[in-house]
Amino acid sequence: MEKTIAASDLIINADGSIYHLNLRPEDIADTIITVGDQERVPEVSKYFDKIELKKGKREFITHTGYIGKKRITVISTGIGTDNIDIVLNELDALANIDFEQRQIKENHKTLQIIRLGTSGSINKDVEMGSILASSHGLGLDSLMHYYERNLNNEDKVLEQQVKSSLQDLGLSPYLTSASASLLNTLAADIPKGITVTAPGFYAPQGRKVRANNKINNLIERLTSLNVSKYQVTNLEMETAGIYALANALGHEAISINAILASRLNFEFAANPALIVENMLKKVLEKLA
Ligand SMILES: O=P(O)(O)O[C@H]1O[C@H](CO)[C@@H](O)[C@H]1O
Ligand SMILES: O=c1cc[nH]c(=O)[nH]1
Repeated sequence: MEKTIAASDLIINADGSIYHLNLRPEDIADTIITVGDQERVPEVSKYFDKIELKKGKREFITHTGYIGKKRITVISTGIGTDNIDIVLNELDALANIDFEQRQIKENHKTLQIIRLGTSGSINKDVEMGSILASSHGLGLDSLMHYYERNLNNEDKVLEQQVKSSLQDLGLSPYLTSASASLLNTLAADIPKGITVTAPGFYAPQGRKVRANNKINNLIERLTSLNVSKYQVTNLEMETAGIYALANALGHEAISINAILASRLNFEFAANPALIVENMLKKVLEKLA
């Protein structure tokens, strides 16, 4: 018999919804788009032919609907991998736990998780205004220090390479690859690179405003990382957590990034909404 999950561990609200996301199991589709910004949720669902559900709590706004016959959920995660911990675990619970029995269901459901995010380039070949798919997520945050990892052989080797290269900075990075099938179906014609997920926007991404940075050459250290045949291309704040937790929970994940900044040229886009809109249209056309 499956173990019953304690009321303190799996928190179900009085209406049968999960604690933070405020969603019931039937509210989510198997294909899930995540965005950081709550305001990007309607920017995605405006392309749905029909919206069947709008719910939310805190920064987690959800719309579920259809493009043609395909049922899709779009949900905002807010900023950072601490929120990704909540969103991925709660989405997985909605898909794979029987809320009545508080037990893991016999048949595992694999979700397709597609992040449509924004990011800054740290690679001369990745221009501001372009779109990039994350071949891997390289996390500089500590989320995956708390979970067991189950990596394929290539990811193990790559993770070890970056771990040894960044050890002197006191960092213990984790690395996970994207879903190969989602890369094929959604990103065959999109340039790819390793996305670095930082635990902050300013010093953790090598920005300097007023506080003094401890690591003055962070961007150079990241771009000069030797990760076999792959190149480190961009910085943001969620991808590595999504890839690593999706992998730990048996889901497929891909992250596609609208590049809003060129950190090497010290530039930020004057028209971020347009760049994001291009990305949304391109990916949603493929999903439909
Ligand atoms: O545009 P979103 O999806 O929020 O992504 C990026 O933008 C935020 C920082 O401005 C971080 O969440 C970062 O990952
Ligand atoms: O430079 C950037 C741009 C968007 N989001 C980030 O986290 N960093």
